[in-house]
Amino acid sequence: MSSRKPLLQTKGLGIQFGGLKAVDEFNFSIDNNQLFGLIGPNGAGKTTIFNLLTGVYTPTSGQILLDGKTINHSSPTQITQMGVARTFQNIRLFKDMTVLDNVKVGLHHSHQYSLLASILHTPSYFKGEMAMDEEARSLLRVFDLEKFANVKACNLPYGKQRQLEIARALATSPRLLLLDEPAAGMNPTETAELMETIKVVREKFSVAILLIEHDMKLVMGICEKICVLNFGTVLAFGTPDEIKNNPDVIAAYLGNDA
Ligand SMILES: Nc1ncnc2c1ncn2[C@@H]1O[C@H](COP(=O)(O)OP(=O)(O)OP(=O)(O)O)[C@@H](O)[C@H]1O
Repeated sequence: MSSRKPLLQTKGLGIQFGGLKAVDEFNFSIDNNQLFGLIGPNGAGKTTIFNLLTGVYTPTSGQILLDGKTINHSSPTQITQMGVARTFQNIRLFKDMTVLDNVKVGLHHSHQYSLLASILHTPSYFKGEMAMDEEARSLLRVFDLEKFANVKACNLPYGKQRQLEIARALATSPRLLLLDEPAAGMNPTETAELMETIKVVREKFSVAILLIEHDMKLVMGICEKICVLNFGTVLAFGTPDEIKNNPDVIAAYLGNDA
C-alpha cells in the first residue's frame, strides 16, 4: 500500500443552513487521475459538496484537504489557482463572447501582463496574446471546437456549449475537475459523445474527475468509484457493479434504471 496523500480528501465535512444539514459527515477521497461519480436524488447535497470543495461555501464542520493541506477557508479564486476547476449545472458561459475568448478567459491566470503593457499594447503584450491564442485553439481542437472559434458561445449547439465549458475549465490547468451534471439536457447522441470526451480529457490532461450526474448509463459507464448521497449523508460507496447491486441503492435511487 502506498502512503502518498490523496489529491483531495474530506473528513467529517458538513454544512448547515439554518436547521437543515445539507451535508453531514461526508468522508471521501479522490486520487490523481481517478474518475469518481457522485450520485443521489434531487436535493441530496451533491451541488452543495461542489460549492464546499470550491470555496463558494465555508464548511460548518469537518475539513477539506487538498494535497493534505486544509483549504476550508480558501477563496474560490485561490482554490482554482491550487488546481481545482468546475463546471456548473446551468451553463455559465460568457454567451456574447466568442468560443475562443471564453477559453482565453480561463487562460488569463497563467498569462499576466502589467497594466501598462495591456494599456500600451507593448510587444510583450502581443507576444503573450498570440501564445494564449494558440493555447486556446489547441484546447478547442481536443473538443473539435476550433471550427467554431469565432462563433458567439450562445450560437453553439447545446451539447457543444457543455463541451466548451469543460474546455474553459481545463484552461486553468486543473488537477481536479468537478463536472456538475454535464449531460443535463443532452440528447442520447450528445451524451455518448460527452462520455468519450470525458475519457479523453482524463487521459490527455491527467486530471482527476469528480462527476455529478443523473444519467446512470454515463456514470456507470465511465466512473471507477461511485458515492451515493441521500439527505446529505453517504448511503453507499463502491464500484459501479457494487452500486448497481446494492439493495439500498436500488430501493432508494436507481429503481429500474440500474
Ligand atoms: N444556500 C443555501 N441555503 C439554504 N439551503 C440550501 C442552500 N444551498 C443548498 N441548500 C439546500 O441543501 C440541500 C441540498 O441541495 P443541493 O443543491 O446540494 O442538492 P443536489 O443533490 O445537488 O440536488 P440536484 O440533483 O437537484 O441538483 C437542498 O435541500 C437545498 O435546498
